[in-house]
Order: sequence, then C-alpha cells, then structure tokens
Amino acid sequence: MKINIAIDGPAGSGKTTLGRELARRIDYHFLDSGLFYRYFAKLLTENGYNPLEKAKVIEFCLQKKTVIAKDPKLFFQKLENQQIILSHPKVSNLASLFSPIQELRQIIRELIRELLKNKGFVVVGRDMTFKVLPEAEVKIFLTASQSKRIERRYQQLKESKEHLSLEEVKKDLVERDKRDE
Ligand SMILES: Nc1ncnc2c1ncn2[C@@H]1O[C@H](COP(=O)(O)OP(=O)(O)OP(=O)(O)O)[C@@H](O)[C@H]1O
Ligand SMILES: Nc1ccn([C@H]2C[C@H](O)[C@@H](COP(=O)(O)O)O2)c(=O)n1
Repeated sequence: MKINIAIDGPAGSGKTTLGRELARRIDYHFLDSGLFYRYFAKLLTENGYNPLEKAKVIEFCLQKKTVIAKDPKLFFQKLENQQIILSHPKVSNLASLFSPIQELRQIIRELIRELLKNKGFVVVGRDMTFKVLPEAEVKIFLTASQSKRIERRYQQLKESKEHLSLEEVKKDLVERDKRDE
C-alpha cells in the first residue's frame, strides 16, 4: 500500500534534492508545492492580475483550481513542461508577491490535498508537514544554518545561468526566511 511522504524546511535546506531522489528510488510521484505558487503567479500575471486586486485574484484561482482538479494528469504535464520557466528568479519574485494572499494559499493547499488523495507522492514545501498534509504517513523536516543555505543557494545559482552576487543571494534568502516565520 502506498503512502504520502511530506518534506518541509526552509529555503535551501535540501527539500527538492532529497524529495526528488527519494521519489525516484521508491518509484513515487514527486510534487514540488513551490511550483504551484509559481504556476499560479505566472498565470495571474499573464492574465493581467496584480496582487492588490485580491477579490479578482481569488475568483480566478478558484476557477483554475476546479479545472485542474478535473484533469490532474494534464496539470502535472504542464508543470513538467514549464519547469525551467517556472524556476526562473523572475517567476520566484512574482510568486512571492502573490503567495502572501491567504485565500490563495488556502486554494493551493486544498488543490494539493485533492491531488494527493490517491497516495504515492513525495511532496515538498515549506508548510507541508503542518499545514497542508499534517496526516502524511511520513513527515521529514530538513534544516541547515542560514549561512550554509546561503552558500548552497549561491553555488546553485552560480552553476546556472542566473548568477547572483553573494549579497543578493543573502538578501533574498533572509527575506524568504522572514516571510516563512
Ligand atoms: N545535504 C546537502 N549538502 C550540501 N548541499 C546540499 C544538500 N542538500 C541540497 N544541497 C544543495 O543545496 C541547494 C539547494 O537545495 P534544494 O533546491 O534541494 O533546496 P530546497 O529546500 O528545495 O530550496 P527551496 O525551498 O528554495 O526550493 C542545491 O544546490 C543542492 O544541490
Ligand atoms: N509550500 C509552499 C511553497 C512555496 N511557497 C511560496 C514561497 C515562495 O514565495 C513561492 C515559491 O516557492 P519556492 O519554489 O521558491 O520554494 O511560493 C509557499 O508559500 N508555500
């Protein structure tokens, strides 16, 4: 019988690295909740919404959630196809503008719970073990010191095309830690 495994922890703690590898080894689906926030933020922006128009944003996202829940396979395919674009720091910035909207967070949490009900997922994200999937059969909380995580993120970006200075990486990660508190 399959179960769900939730991995939580701050930015740069290694959730994605561990989650992907674990899912590969035990032949589970891997789900990165951060991609959901990024997907919605990108879609909202492309459709002309801004985070100040809260009511409109919520209405749009509720509609999208219903459509996605009807055909999860198509949605997973879209996330897979858009992975590189969604991982871009520009999309990360968009996500951080929309993700403080509590109602949007609730919509995404409900969507994730709906998609995970058939089990067999390794899911990663910063509120996975206590807000989204508190009943997950296995819960892992990863952490590392802030300075280690800054160093890792800096190296990670250095290896990609999106090279940022150590100061920029530090500022971004410290801000993200504050938002996640
Ligand atoms: N245990 C580890 N030791 C050293 N480096 C690691 C370790 N785990 C992950 N890393 C490296 O740290 C970087 C960040 O890891 P990863 O993307 O998995 O973190 P994350 O928690 O998913 O971050 P975010 O929440 O920002 O998406 C990657 O370059 C990864 O290779
Ligand atoms: N469980 C989650 C996952 C992500 N977010 C927010 C935080 C960021 O603003 C954005 C992108 O996350 P990332 O892909 O960088 O991990 O989504 C969240 O609030 N809860």
